[in-house]
Amino acid sequence: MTPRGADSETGPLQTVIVHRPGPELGRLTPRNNDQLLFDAIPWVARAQEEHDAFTEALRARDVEVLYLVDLLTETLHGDEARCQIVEETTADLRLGVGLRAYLRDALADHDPEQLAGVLTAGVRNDELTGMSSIVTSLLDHEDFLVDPLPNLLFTRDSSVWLPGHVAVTSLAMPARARETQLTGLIYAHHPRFADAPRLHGPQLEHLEGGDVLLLGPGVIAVGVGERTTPAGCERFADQVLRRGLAHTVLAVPIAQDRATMHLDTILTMLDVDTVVVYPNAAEGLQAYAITRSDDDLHVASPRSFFDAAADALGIEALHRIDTGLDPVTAEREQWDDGNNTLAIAPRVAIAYERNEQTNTRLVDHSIDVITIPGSELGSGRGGPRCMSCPVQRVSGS
Ligand SMILES: NC(=[NH2+])NCCC[C@H](N)C(=O)O
Repeated sequence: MTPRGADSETGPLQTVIVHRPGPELGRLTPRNNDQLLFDAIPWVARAQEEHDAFTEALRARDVEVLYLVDLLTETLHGDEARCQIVEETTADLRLGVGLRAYLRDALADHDPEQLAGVLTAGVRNDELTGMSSIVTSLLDHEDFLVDPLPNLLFTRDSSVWLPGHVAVTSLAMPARARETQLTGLIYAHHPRFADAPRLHGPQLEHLEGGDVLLLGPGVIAVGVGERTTPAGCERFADQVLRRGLAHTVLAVPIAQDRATMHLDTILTMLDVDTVVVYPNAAEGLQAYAITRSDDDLHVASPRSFFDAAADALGIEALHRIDTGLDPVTAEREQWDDGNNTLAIAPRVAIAYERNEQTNTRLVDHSIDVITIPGSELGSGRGGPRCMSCPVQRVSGS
């Protein structure tokens, strides 16, 4: 049965897709970590333990946890899906004709588990056996022929579930572009999702899931900054408004910095009318309300995000709980994803334990905070919200 999707950030979470970090994290070196969007070289075994604590916390609250690699492997049992992903993976122009033909044949012979391993962990030039060419000779031995995907950990970004629909996103950074080949494949071919109507798409204007916040039924905020472009926001707004999946989309400009790469690094929802927010960014936060008028998009003048959100949601006020106690603590804890909480029900949220000041404030505001370790996971600059793609939430909260 097709999942019913989600229409809020806080409706009780029923099903979520995550990715337990694996060999792809072991590909990170001090020479490639910047390009692969990690700020340090994580200790893989400890990152896995931390991730297991995250999924335990979810299961303890009766959330169904689906692993992306399991879904991918199941998908790869189908011949059509396998052919499609082999074509897409080997289309990279770096390979050239001879190597492409060789890899295509080699990958087509892999069983689904092996192929899923290659698609996530990649292939280094010096791992290739049985073939050498001018391309393999001239490339460095540690160059990747198929790039590893360490950021698969952040399943939030490569797809977004809306009411009854799933949007496959279009990731802005080259290091992440292949992730949506995998999510697109799963949603197109896995029997569990095969009839879910799909929106957006990897070849379209950039849109990342970390920028998409389902503020409440009918109201979606979209951060526009380093990752989601103005055109990506426009396309997405047009799609969701036209299909009646929302009545208002709030376009929210955010600074194009690594610290604020997505809207969910600045704020996340804890309840139907409450957010945790980075105060240093909250003050000037603006929103352009986009609605549908006849067959066109109507864009209102920018105003305070909090006022625009409260109006669109039809509530008196969107309450704020600020990160940290002072500007420096707030800046440190925002950097460590103190704002990036995952609500699993209204006023129940998973957060990294290291953000002590912010978590204390949340508890003071009667939020049930479930803490998890994140010393290694956090080196990729993502928190509990980034590491989860809610597939189904109870509607209407
Ligand atoms: N939704 C999020 N905030 N995701 C965080 C993604 C972090 C990842 N290393 C990147 O740079 O893309």
